[in-house]
Amino acid sequence: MIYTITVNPAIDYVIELTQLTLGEVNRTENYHFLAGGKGINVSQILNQLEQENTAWGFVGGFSGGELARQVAAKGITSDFVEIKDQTRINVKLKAGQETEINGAGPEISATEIEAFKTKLQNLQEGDTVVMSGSLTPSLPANFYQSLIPVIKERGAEFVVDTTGQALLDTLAYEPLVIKPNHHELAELFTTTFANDDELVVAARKLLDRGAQHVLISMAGAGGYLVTRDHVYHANAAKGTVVNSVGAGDSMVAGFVGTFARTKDPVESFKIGMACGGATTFTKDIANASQIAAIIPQIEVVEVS
Ligand SMILES: Nc1ncnc2c1ncn2[C@@H]1O[C@H](COP(=O)(O)OP(=O)(O)OP(=O)(O)O)[C@@H](O)[C@H]1O
Ligand SMILES: O=P(O)(O)OC[C@@]1(O)O[C@H](CO)[C@@H](O)[C@@H]1O
Repeated sequence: MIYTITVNPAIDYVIELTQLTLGEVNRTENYHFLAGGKGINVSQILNQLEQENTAWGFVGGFSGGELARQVAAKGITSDFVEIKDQTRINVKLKAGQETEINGAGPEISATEIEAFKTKLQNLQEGDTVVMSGSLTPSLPANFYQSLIPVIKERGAEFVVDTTGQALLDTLAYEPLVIKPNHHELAELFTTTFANDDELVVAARKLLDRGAQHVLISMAGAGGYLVTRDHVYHANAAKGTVVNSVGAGDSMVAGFVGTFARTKDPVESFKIGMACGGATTFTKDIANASQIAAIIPQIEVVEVS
């Protein structure tokens, strides 16, 4: 079983208009309220890949109710902790370019946090836990890290989709996969990369520090999978980009979901790239047929 953890899920309020004029009354041409948050997006892709999973997290208020309703309507199993405060609403403004305004997130009480932590006792050997997205202001900065020992004790694998020092702090616990984009990878080493060889050298350092697999995403420029023995490159799919929300989550989900089934990192990389591309070319998180249509486009080549 794969569990996704979204401590700070959101309703993504996607607004489309041709042009935004600051300081004026603007009117939307199209809008959607979508269940969002990085782990929720991971669950959506896992569901499309027919990979059994359960979404964990905190939901509250009318927005949390709508989020839980949408998650259930999509056939995703969830086991949320209900909180008193309100799930945030993140504004995704598509007016030529995309602008995002993400809420800080709700208050979560100590009792609610404890109720959440007891869920980890359900973990079994062979499970995988994917933790994604921002923390709410009431959670300590090391919240994800504090869950890892419990996850490992129960024989489960984990993935934390985060960046910077928080990512580095997880490496000693041997995450199944990490997926920095190339900018995040450069920031980890406070450098800029002159070429792809330097990217790979940096990825190897993360393997040396404990990561089991390193994916480097480079948006439309393709990606790398770096394992202890080999380096693979994949092209990005070709299509019209209509959405940048959730591409990274889709790639993580594609990798984790496929790896759970096959234990094959190369196949998992390929499906991850396809899921990322499929979400980029659609208004919401991609569905199974959109993913299937992209898979034949992805070619993985062993570089070394
Ligand atoms: N322009 C694009 N064309 C094709 N595929 C894309 C494009 N942008 C993103 N993707 C797909 O999505 C994956 C993740 O994208 P990206 O490298 O932007 O990650 P990210 O920065 O984590 O994403 P996010 O915008 O969700 O934070 C890429 O590896 C690729 O598979
Ligand atoms: O504020 P966070 O938790 O960093 O990111 C939240 C978020 O932007 O991430 C998803 C896309 O990756 C969206 O569904 C959601 O609104």
